Amino acid sequence: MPSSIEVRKSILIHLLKLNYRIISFSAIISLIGGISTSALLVVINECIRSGVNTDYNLLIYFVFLCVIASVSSVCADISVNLTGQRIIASARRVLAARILVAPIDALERYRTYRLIPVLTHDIETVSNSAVAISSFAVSATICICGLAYLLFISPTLMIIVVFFLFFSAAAQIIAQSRAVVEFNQARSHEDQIQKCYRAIAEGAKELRLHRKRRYNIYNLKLKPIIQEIYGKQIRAVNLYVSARAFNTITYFSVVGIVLLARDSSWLNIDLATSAGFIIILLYLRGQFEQIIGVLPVIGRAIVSLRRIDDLAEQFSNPEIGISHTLENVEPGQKMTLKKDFAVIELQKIKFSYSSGETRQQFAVGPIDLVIRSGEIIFIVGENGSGKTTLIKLLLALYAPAAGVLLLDGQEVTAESRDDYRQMFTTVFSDYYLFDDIVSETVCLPEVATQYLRRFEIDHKIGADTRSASEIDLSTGQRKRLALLKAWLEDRPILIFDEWAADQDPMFRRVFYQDLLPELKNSGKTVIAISHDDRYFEIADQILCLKDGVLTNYISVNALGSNELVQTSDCEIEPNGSSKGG
Ligand SMILES: Nc1ncnc2c1ncn2[C@@H]1O[C@H](COP(=O)(O)OP(=O)(O)OP(=O)(O)O)[C@@H](O)[C@H]1O
Repeated sequence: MPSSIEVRKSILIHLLKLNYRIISFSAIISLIGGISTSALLVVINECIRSGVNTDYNLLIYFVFLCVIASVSSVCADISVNLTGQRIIASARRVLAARILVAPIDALERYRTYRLIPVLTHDIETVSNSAVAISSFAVSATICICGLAYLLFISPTLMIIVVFFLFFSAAAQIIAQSRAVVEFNQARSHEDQIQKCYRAIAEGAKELRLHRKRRYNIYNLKLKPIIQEIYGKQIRAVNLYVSARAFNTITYFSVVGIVLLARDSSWLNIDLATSAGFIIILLYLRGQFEQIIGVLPVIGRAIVSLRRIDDLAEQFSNPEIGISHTLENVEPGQKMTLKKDFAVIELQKIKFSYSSGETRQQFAVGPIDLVIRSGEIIFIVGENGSGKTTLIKLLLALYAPAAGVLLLDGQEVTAESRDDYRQMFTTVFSDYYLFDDIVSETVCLPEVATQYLRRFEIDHKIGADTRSASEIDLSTGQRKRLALLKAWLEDRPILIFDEWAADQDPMFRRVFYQDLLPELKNSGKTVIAISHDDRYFEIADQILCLKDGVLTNYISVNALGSNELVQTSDCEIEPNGSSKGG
């Protein structure tokens, strides 16, 4: 079986291929359901045509077909729903896997507010269509078989039916294609509404304090989008309703014409034939109604499938050498971590963002940098000077456009990138506190208790606390928990992005003067983006970035001797204080 991550074609085709057995079974069962129901119609019609005497053969057929039709329609419902749900489950797995192994810059480009509606709303819409497709399949089979039987009993009358059916089908196809356009436009607005919902949920505090913004977001953003979605959905459904009304008129016109045709001498149709024809035609109307009723559900599902397909396509190129990590690592199995290193070098590294915007893209480099094991390194610079981008390059989260990254003299290639990253533990400024951080921490009672006390969060977390979202921690306390986790992970390099920014002065001092030197003494390498220049004397290197270029580079000896290694644009005072950032 091919890996769910490797496939690059349309996700739907991929999923259909993965589930072809159950799909074939469902199709056959639906076919049997449709054919047996149609056969039942034939038997009923033949009973009517055969006269008043009871035909026991036909009665046996009738009972047999009743059983087959009922059983197969139940089986069709169950198996089509099962198929649909299996496909949805596969889609969920494939999408999650693709996101987990996609390059970070692809994820950043896609934007979270667009990602979530696809994973929730679109998957749900497709999932809801699964049951509808079952009745669609059975009804479509009955209609095809029923029309074939009508052709058999009266080819002449069938010509009239086909003539009208042509117009009905054309009206339905036009309605369907135009409704899909409306659904598609409504769905595009869903992304915008998601953005607004995020703003009103995450910016709740700010909105309480800003009456005008609150008014604007509600009246100028949310309400127009909601109105737009409402209008598009109504227009789409009205198209179906109009087509349905047209079809009802057309259908009864056919019935009327068949009734009239009965009297026509040149058509030469007997009473039993025309009566049977009309009974079946009326029965088929119910089936056509069923099909028409399902079309809006299918229309919405088509739009959602396109979105799912687009997302899968965006993330169809996984990072090299990382796809297998989702499948090969057994639960609980520890990855092999490189416990130490001597030196990491960045040689003439260059990188630039490549989002679709026309504005000039930010570029970094060329950067030359040497990081030795056991050093404390501070990165300083103005906002937007490229500090976080440099960290992401160092972590090999971004692939450089030029230059090389060397670990102990060996190039970090696409294949070895994931192993290389396992040497780092990070607390970014937009870090995410995973729920299992708490459960993993309380599983290590002796060590954890000691650190929880030291980080002054022991009163918040007990042995019974299972997840980070269960506890009400302040912003600073949450960061301490993230630091604690980074500490306990025991990886050789720790990276902190403005970690101390929201700590109280006491704990900030503890962080710089106690914790970082302690990490260094235990052999760890610490890289910190920091603006706390009063603590820079503990650093072995201070890197200063300006517009994506390293402009200043102070080594520990240089600090000791008050000497800058490279020329300064960054205004780091000889005693170590920086005016950058
Ligand atoms: N995903 C991205 N796509 C395009 N441009 C980006 C992206 N991320 C950052 N940038 C741009 O790159 C520049 C450097 O950003 P970066 O986050 O590296 O700066 P920084 O020095 O860490 O800033 P700060 O001190 O404010 O955190 C900024 O101009 C920013 O707009």
